Amino acid sequence: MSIQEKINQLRKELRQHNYNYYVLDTPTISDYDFDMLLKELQELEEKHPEFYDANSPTLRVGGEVTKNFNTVEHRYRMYSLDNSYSKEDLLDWEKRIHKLLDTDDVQYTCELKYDGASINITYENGQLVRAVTRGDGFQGDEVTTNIKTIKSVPLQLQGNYPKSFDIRGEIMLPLEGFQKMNEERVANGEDPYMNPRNTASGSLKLHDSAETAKRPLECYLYSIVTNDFSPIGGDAEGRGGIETQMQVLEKAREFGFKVPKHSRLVGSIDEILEYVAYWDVERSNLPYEIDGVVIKVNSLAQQEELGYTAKAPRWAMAYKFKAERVSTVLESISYQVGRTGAITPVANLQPVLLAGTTVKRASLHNADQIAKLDVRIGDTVYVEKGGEIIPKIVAVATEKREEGSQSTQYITHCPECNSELVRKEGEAQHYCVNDLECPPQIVGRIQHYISRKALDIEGLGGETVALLHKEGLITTYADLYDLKVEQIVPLERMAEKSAQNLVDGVEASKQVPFEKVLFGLGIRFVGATVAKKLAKHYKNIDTLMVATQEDLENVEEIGVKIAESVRAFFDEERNVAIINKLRSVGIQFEIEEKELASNVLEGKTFLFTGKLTQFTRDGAKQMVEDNGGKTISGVSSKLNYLVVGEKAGSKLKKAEALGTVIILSETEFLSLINE
Ligand SMILES: NC(=O)c1ccc[n+]([C@@H]2O[C@H](COP(=O)([O-])OP(=O)(O)OC[C@H]3O[C@@H](n4cnc5c(N)ncnc54)[C@H](O)[C@@H]3O)[C@@H](O)[C@H]2O)c1
Ligand SMILES: [Zn+2]
Repeated sequence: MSIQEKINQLRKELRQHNYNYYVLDTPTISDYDFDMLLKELQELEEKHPEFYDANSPTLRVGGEVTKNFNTVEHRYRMYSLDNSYSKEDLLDWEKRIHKLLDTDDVQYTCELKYDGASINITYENGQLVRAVTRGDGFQGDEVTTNIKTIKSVPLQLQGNYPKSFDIRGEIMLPLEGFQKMNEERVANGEDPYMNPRNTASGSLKLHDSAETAKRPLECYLYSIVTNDFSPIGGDAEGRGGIETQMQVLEKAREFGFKVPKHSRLVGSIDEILEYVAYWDVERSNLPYEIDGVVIKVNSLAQQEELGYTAKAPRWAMAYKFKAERVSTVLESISYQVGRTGAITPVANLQPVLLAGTTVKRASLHNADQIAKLDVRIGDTVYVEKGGEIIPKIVAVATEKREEGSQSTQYITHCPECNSELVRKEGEAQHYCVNDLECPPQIVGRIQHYISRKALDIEGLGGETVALLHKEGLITTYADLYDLKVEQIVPLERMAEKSAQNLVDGVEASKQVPFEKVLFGLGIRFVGATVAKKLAKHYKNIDTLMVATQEDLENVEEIGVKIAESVRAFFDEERNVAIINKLRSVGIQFEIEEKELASNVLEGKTFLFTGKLTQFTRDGAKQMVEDNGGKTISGVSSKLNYLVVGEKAGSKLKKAEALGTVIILSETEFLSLINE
């Protein structure tokens, strides 16, 4: 291949990865591998300037605008950051800066490099007017309504802010929220999201802001751009007394923005490396993901002097942590059976240290994943840890494979009960359908029933459930209510007191509200949120049990898949028998009216305008109050939400002009209170 062909091929490959990463939010290679490809291209282009192309991925910000939102031109261009992975890279950078500035007197800020999606937010007279994604750096997607749903983004500023400025930050999905979202998805029988960064980025591009509002997003700010920093009413010109990046961060905090307090002012490359080394370890204790640190020249005057290259500021540098990837040997594959009968293949690895913990197992997801990786027992595999709870195998070192190795044959029969596995059209997972006799399914259903979000039975844990089942004391969760202290005491690791606690815990579960009971029944695809929706809609189990497929599908957010699954569950006679038994012992099978109220709207003000079609004005007012909110009579800076029906007029115009009011459709309002 000629040099030119090589360059073209790299450009093409990198463009495809940019597209996968920024537009589809599903990268197919690791960031480190991407950066190495980019570096290879950069070096070739430097050596061969005759193949210069202004559109090369080395000279352009990687993102794009989409056709789904308003395209807005940035007032101030948005750049990427140059990358470094070593002390040498940093020393080179410092040398360049000293030369350009003609001085060695340079201080730096070190900041965390938040791993999310960049955003530019414009404020005029203290009010949020617009939020735009980075896009290609010149123009981006306008996602104002989505950004307004993020609680930590102020709609109205405090303090002495400049009249007009842009502030930049990163939209993040903290790990706890990410894991909760994934637990819910898995409980509902959906595939988990890949990692927090892509999920955060995807959340910004949702068309339904009520959906975005449900995601626990955060926004961390790191820079302000304006040509006039002087506060409103102040008389200082130009920078308004703000001379450094450190002061910018401090000011942003004063105006009401969320600016993490981990930044440091340093004077040398060694101090930078200390900061990097510290956070390379300490990052595992942060509630969100970072992928490196960002080093910036602290003086704004010096920044101005240094300026920008085609793609990045000369005054800043990212130092990226090495991808947390290690290689080890795949010793065996085991197959776990979940409570729904879903089979999950798990890789058993030669123990290896990764990101501070010893890893022995990794997820293999399903048969397709195994086939795609062509992973075989005895292979050397690469393991990575992202935002997921358990690490995953990302690649196989096929060059190290021994001759004569056999490709992996997926199991055909259940490892627990030996019945033949089934894989339905369009589903990724294999299932054991012998749910009546397959022990992990029986135990799994009871474990689900007693779990915290379901019946939350104190004094009873997962292992005890397995033991009670093994001893023949329980086969369904309804059997829990027959347990007697004297039956439990003789069991392993049980005593009078623990047995009594168990029976008391079971007794107390009779007070648990209907929606949690419904979740506890373990109907496939009915997670905690769906259970809540169904409970609110049908009010009691009897109406729900006779609801037709069609009727179920008409409930908001209930799709065909869920409706089918609910219908199938109640069509099963033994499930009806279990429910009747639960009913006879006094389990809650209807909602208490006062449970309807929540405080999700606490501190929020509402106004309804236009012709309402889904509820009456009085009904709407009642719903707001029942959920802790207030209705007010006019559009003003005090108004948080305007709910618009058909043919909305002047109030809508006024609210849009204000720019601080979140505008909701009737449906969006309903999903806000049903959250
Ligand atoms: N895996 C893939 O297929 C793939 C594809 C494209 C890009 N990528 C990754 O993305 C990188 C390029 O993306 P990029 O151009 O957004 O660069 P970048 O993410 O490396 O750095 C620039 C961005 O960092 C963010 N940032 C976070 N904290 C910051 C702080 N404290 N101060 C300033 N900025 C901060 C900003 O949003 C800024 O836009 C690549 O180096 C690669 O790692 C991966
Ligand atoms: Zn089985």
